Amino acid sequence: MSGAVSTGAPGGSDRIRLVGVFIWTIAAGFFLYEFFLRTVLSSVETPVMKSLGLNAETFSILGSCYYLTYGLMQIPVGIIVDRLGVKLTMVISTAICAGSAILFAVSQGFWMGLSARMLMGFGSSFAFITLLVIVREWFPRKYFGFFAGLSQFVGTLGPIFAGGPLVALLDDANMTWRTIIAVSGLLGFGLTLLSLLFVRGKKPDNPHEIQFLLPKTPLKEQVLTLLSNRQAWCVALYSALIYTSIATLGAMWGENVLEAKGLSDELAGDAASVLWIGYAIGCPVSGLISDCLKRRKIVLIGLAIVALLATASLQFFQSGGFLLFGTIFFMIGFAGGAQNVGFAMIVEKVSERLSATSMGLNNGLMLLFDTVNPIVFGFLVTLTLQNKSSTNFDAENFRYALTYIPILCLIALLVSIFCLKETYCKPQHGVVMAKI
Ligand SMILES: N[C@@H](Cc1c[nH]cn1)C(=O)NCC(=O)O
Repeated sequence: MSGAVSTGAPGGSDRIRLVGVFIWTIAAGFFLYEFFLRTVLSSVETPVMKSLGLNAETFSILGSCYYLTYGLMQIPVGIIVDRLGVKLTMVISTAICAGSAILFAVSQGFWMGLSARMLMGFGSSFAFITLLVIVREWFPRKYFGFFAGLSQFVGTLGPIFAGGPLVALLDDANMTWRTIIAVSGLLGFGLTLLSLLFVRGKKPDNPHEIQFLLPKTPLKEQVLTLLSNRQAWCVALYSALIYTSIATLGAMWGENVLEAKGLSDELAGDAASVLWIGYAIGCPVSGLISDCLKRRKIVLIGLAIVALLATASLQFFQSGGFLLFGTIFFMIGFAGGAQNVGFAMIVEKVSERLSATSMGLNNGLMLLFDTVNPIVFGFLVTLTLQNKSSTNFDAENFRYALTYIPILCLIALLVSIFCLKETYCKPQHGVVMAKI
């Protein structure tokens, strides 16, 4: 055999094919659907509470139990996708989402609603990782960062549909929440059918390119290999740290911070949503820049610096207008897009067969930080409150909390400079490609 070891990123597709785009669209539809199911409860809060006889506490439990199964499943999801492949995983998980939506639509009380929401979180936990696996299989690997970012952009549309448009539909078409959720269940079964008919894994493009894989090793050993991979943990830590400002300011505290700095309710809400625009743009753009430069580390360092400066400037400017804070929030959102490059880098740090599991690790650690950091932020706010149950905050109340976020960005910067090793956008383990 006259073989040459390939220097390019192996696997994936050599070009963008229509069939690949079609399969990606189905997976992106599942991700969007999952995000819709996750956030829909907030749009139907009052009627759901009435129908199921809930109070504020039990309603909150219904909202957050979704995240419990979703979060706990992140590493198992990766293992399952790596073992079963995307098709079977998507067929089963979309059916679980659809079935749980129907179950929720016919729920008669708290316990039935709780079971349905937990099942929904379980089924939904597969969407993001299967989408990234499809990006890896069906698009050229050299553009993984860009297509992964584009996929994340699609996900952000889910909560948009679940918000204003859904409320308008409820009002205009006089539909009950049960009908809306039941219809979304039927749509979910549509995704199951599409997955069954069209989704499939991709065979290598070049029949003359053979892969020398490592010998089969037991699952436990593979997972231990991942968990003992320091570089994978460093990437996951970086992603979780850099995303903290999105989870705290974008999802929870942003409006309060801006109102405390003198913006009106409306302007504070608008400036806070600019953060999500920055994030939606930051994910694909940071991925594209990194793919084109064939460098991950420098992009991660650059975006950590942007995040550090932007979050620190919130502490610096005690007052200002929409333009100032809108720009700062845009920069924070954009820099948060660095976590997308984290997904691209972590798969390059592990062997091919652990790619989904490693992305699960990255997502799982981020979800853990998403849960803990807003609570720490809130605790730091209450430290400065005279009346601990007050919801009227002034700039002074955010003194410690707004120092906490730049500190995490600084740690992310240090991790990216001192701990992460450049991959040059190529796999560092496990697969050797040879052209024959
Ligand atoms: N790109 C990730 C970002 C994230 C946020 N929290 C955990 N990961 C993403 O969009 N994941 C989808 C998800 O919610 O799991």
